[in-house]
Amino acid sequence: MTELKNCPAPAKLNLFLHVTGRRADGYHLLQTVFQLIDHGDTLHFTLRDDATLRRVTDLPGVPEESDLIIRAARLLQAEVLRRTGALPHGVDIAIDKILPMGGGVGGGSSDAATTLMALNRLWNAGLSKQELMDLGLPLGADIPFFIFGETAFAEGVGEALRPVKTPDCWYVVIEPGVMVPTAAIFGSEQLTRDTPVVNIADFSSHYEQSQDWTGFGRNDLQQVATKLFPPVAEAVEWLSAYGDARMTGSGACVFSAVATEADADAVLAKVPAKWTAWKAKALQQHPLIATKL
Ligand SMILES: C[C@](O)(CO)[C@H](O)COP(=O)(O)OP(=O)(O)OC[C@H]1O[C@@H](n2ccc(N)nc2=O)[C@H](O)[C@@H]1O
Ligand SMILES: Nc1ncnc2c1ncn2[C@@H]1O[C@H](COP(=O)(O)OP(=O)(O)OP(=O)(O)O)[C@@H](O)[C@H]1O
Repeated sequence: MTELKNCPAPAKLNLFLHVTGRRADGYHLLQTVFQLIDHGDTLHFTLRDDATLRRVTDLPGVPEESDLIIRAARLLQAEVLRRTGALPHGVDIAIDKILPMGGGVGGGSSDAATTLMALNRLWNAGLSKQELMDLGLPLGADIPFFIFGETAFAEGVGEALRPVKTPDCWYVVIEPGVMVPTAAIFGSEQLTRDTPVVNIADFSSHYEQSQDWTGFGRNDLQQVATKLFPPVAEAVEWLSAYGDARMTGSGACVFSAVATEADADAVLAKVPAKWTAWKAKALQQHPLIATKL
């Protein structure tokens, strides 16, 4: 095999996100549900004759050297060298980028996770899923989840994962047009860090019992993000007219659950032209799993 084309890197939504504490190293303890959705970037990998790792698509605002795709590829390349004593083939990596950066939908993390999974296969590197998750964690807190590959209840800094069943619904997602820096939200003095710990059963029974699409819990980062970034507040307010609207991750994207694709289309038709908005279906599994990567 010399190439892997059309590898999906799906987005995630945080159905709720509670900050329950802070570790000594400054990272925050979270409880969240990562919902996979069928909207994302697409990556293409082609082996080269030399050992160079190249991103062959320009991504405005993200120099090649700092791209999580290249950084993930380098990490795996070094691991292969350590294990086998030989450098694997270089790779040209192309990306069809549709996910907003700093959007809270995990675009960069998902690109990196897809890169680790695809190159593990292309290079016949033989790392286990857990080894790939451990390799990815230092690059981004959400990377282990995308490699885990199932909609999940997460704890710790997002790396302690358990599969969880979530509603088989659709989502309307609004991009408020601002980039929210994750570190600024977590660093805010106004952030509450003492939400009581919940059980996975509390989450599951909420959806078994609820008749509407009201979400479980809340996003603790939302209050800080909406104060710092008024366009996020505006999007939450607008979408609230159509359901329980909330922010995903550290923002900026705002979403609301609806029952059917037709319901999603009806809301999308009314979204003010100043915002980009899209629909997505809830997924239980990462689409790469179906291709046995
Ligand atoms: C909040 C979430 O969006 C939930 O999905 C993610 O956990 C954030 O993941 P991410 O964007 O990949 O963020 P990272 O690159 O890992 O971290 C960016 C910065 O956010 C802060 N950070 C992040 C995750 C975490 N559990 N506690 C933190 O305090 C740290 O200051 C860190 O330096
Ligand atoms: N391949 C990439 N795609 C997107 N962003 C990248 C990539 N590589 C590096 N980055 C950098 O990472 C930052 C965060 O990007 P990302 O799209 O993961 O944010 P996010 O959706 O807010 O993620 P999260 O939900 O994990 O906070 C971007 O601002 C960008 O500078």
